[in-house]
Amino acid sequence: MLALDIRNINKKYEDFQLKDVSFQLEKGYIMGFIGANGAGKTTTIKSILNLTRIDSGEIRIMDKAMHTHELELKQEIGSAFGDINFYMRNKIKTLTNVIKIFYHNWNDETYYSYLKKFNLNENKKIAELSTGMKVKYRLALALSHGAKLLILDEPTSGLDPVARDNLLDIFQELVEDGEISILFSTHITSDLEKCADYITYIDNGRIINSAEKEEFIDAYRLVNGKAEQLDLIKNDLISYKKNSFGFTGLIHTQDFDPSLDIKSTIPNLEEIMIYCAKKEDAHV
Ligand SMILES: Nc1ncnc2c1ncn2[C@@H]1O[C@H](COP(=O)(O)OP(=O)(O)OP(=O)(O)O)[C@@H](O)[C@H]1O
Repeated sequence: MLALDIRNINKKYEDFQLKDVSFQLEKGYIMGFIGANGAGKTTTIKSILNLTRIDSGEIRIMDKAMHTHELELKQEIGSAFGDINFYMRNKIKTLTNVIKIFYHNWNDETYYSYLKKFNLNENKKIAELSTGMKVKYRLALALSHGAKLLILDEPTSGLDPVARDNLLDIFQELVEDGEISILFSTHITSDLEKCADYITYIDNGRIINSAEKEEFIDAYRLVNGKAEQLDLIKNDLISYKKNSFGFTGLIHTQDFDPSLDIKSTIPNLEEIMIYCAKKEDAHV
């Protein structure tokens, strides 16, 4: 079953547009959503959650259309955006008591088990929580109302490497039994190397690629050639940089001719993002 099925979302702001954004997330997996600043990640996530009105397109969550089943689906979605900047002077337990009223499937036992697991003290004030604690608190809330789909906007940003690693382990544990699916946006490509099953890459409002992680990476090769070889391959490169040895460039694997005497390696996600972003600035 698909946890998330996004088809041809279009959304126009004055200076920005989501263009035919489509991707699918299989139930029980983690999808990393990457793209440069301003590429459209948050707008896409807000569109999925109906926090912003789309111009056209279809959003299906767990086989139900969001526009006809929003209230029902919101019970099954756990989302987290930015900071918690309300109820700052109140204790965790006060905020929880307000939030839990909205959820039919709220389970106190599950909630307390997650507070314990995440080392959260319900008597702490929201203002006293570190960034990592806030993310964990949101996860505890989402999981206590039985959320089956977690949609998280940059949950690991602002976390130190240990806290990040810890959170990524939690993500992996959550999807282990195949019931929960996670979509999360990030700039930290090493997070995805560690825990994502699928990658969706958005650039300037368009999906460049959405695929299983290994397949996503395998679609590209990083090539290193001598200066005099550049003309042989230049037109096929997504972008390239000149350096003292010659050049390094990114190419679609299908466009690479192995008979050329040019060394090729498998890029990492960061290199894919950097060279794809350069496409727009012409060849640097
Ligand atoms: N409410 C709005 N009205 C007009 N333009 C908006 C609005 N919200 C976002 N935008 C524009 O849409 C574009 C995409 O923004 P968005 O926040 O989706 O990007 P992002 O990929 O999440 O970026 P970042 O990684 O910096 O968080 C930006 O140019 C932004 O200025």
